[in-house]
Amino acid sequence: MDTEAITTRKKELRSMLRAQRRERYGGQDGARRRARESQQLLKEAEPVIARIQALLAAAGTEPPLVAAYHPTPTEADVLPLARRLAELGADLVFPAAAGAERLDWIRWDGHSDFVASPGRGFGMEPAGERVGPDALARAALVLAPAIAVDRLGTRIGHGAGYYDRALTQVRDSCEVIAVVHPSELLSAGSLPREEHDIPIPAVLTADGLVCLVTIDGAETPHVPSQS
Ligand SMILES: Nc1nc2c(c(=O)[nH]1)N(C=O)[C@@H](CNc1ccc(C(=O)N[C@@H](CCC(=O)O)C(=O)O)cc1)CN2
Ligand SMILES: Nc1ncnc2c1ncn2[C@@H]1O[C@H](COP(=O)(O)OP(=O)(O)OP(=O)(O)O)[C@@H](O)[C@H]1O
Repeated sequence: MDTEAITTRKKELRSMLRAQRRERYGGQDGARRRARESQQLLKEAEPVIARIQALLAAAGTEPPLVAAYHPTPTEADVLPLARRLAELGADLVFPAAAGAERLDWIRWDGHSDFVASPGRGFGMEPAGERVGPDALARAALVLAPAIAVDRLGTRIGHGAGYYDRALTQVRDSCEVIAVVHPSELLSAGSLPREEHDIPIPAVLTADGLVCLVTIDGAETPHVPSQS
């Protein structure tokens, strides 16, 4: 596929996946399903919590920096996990608008209220201190939003490239985990991959934490669809 065809395909996939998300997680029934799944998601995140606890226990080190985000009403609810990690002593940062291309990051203490972000389409953000666009270079864990991820680690987001750019900064030791609904972990090769799309090594859903075998390279090889 050439770049133009990939862009068109990504647009189609985004609108399909957003419609599926609204269908399943919109309205009162959807909100109840999401609330149930957020508790399961927290349970399934136990290995993630344990790793942060181990980093906290390592003598003489700074508290690990964890990037999370304030989920929209239909995104998988990562807040209970973010709260838990903050309570344990991790430093939490959430994305904030900083321009058309880059994100800034704002500290969250684990209990303060969120305010509407001035960035169009950004939803809510903490009212705390901004720590600068390079924060992810110090992160031990990034919990990344996505519209979907396939089993080769190809991620699709809202189409601004914010996370693709931000993830170029992380260290090799940083754990990067996309958080999505169970139905948004797609079969290998379902999503097109461009050169700038950074493969995601792990996905957390209410069904579990899945570590993926990611394949680096400009484009996803053709893998026959499993469905
Ligand atoms: N909960 C949550 N917070 C997040 C993200 C996310 O995916 N989820 N983001 C992940 O990156 C960033 C915000 N992402 C954004 C992505 C696109 C646009 C944007 O300009 N949207 C267009 C419409 C796009 C469309 O619907 O086609 C617009 O508002 O004009 C704004 C913010 C940071 N915070
Ligand atoms: N590292 C990068 N440097 C420069 N431009 C980039 C980079 N990553 C992505 N982009 C640009 O951002 C735009 C959106 O990319 P893409 O469609 O992959 O977004 P997405 O992954 O869905 O969104 P997001 O990362 O915000 O969740 C593309 O035009 C792409 O060229």
